[in-house]
Amino acid sequence: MTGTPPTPFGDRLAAAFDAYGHLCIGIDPHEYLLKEWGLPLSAVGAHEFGLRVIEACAGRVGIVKPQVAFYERFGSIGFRVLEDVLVEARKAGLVVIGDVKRGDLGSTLEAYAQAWLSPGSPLEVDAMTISAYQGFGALQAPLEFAENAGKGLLVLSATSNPEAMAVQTSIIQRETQAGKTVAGGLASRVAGWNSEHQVGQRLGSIGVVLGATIDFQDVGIDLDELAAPPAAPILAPGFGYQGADFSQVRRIFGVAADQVIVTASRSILSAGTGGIRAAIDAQVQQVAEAYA
Ligand SMILES: O=C(O)c1cc(=O)[nH]c(=O)n1[C@@H]1O[C@H](COP(=O)(O)O)[C@@H](O)[C@H]1O
Repeated sequence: MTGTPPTPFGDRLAAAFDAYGHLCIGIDPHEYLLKEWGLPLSAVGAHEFGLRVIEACAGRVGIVKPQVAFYERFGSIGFRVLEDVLVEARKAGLVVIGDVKRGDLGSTLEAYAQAWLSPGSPLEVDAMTISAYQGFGALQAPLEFAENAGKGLLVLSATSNPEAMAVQTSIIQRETQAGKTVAGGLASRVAGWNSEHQVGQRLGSIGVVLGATIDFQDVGIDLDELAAPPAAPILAPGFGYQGADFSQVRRIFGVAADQVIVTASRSILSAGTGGIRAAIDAQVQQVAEAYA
């Protein structure tokens, strides 16, 4: 890559936090939501849904997280409309986190990174969620790709769904993370990557996904390590619909609260097409009070 290096994802995220606070709105066109919004259960409905959410978010929040599964289910036409939703979101100045949750071995993950993180790609986003079930080492190629492109990766660590607990709290037997939980080992590797590659930055460009419903001590996550500069962005679902209380974000994340992307989908989207603006405003306010 030649010319001016791209602004790193961590810097763009920090700017969004400063301008709009920590709230991120998920774009999840569930079937029942399309129905409630008076939209058809089709790619056309999901397209219109996405555009309406973006319009409501613009100028109110800094970050959105489209859940691509709700577009992918319509096949090629779903991807076509998703491309448009992503373009509109980025045009509106929103930081876009593609919730794609891809996982594979290194060379295949690199192709996923090319799809979602290449500047100019039809599916370009600012950061993507990624799974390291095939080992953190399998992320090497997408990590390097993201760094060169000024993009972010958010690595699943301790997810919000209760059934993940058995795997994510398993103890690692080998390598440098031996003795840590799977969730804790992954979080440490993320912190290590940022401290090696993102020296001097407030926020690193590689982050973790930590459900706000989780007891971090219980699952072996070291929040101090994640908060050490450059702090790893923490994508935190689990607020609202899944039960975590937005006003408790500081208590839940403690020393790492300032790097948390507080993301919510159904609890906001269920306000409907007429109520979403007010729902976003109310949630922005509540999250801001929690950070005050
Ligand atoms: O990566 C995610 O965003 C994610 C991780 C996780 O641990 N739990 C989780 O719920 N999510 C996603 O976050 C969104 C949560 O939606 P609500 O529960 O409706 O706020 C969905 O799109 C999930 O796929």
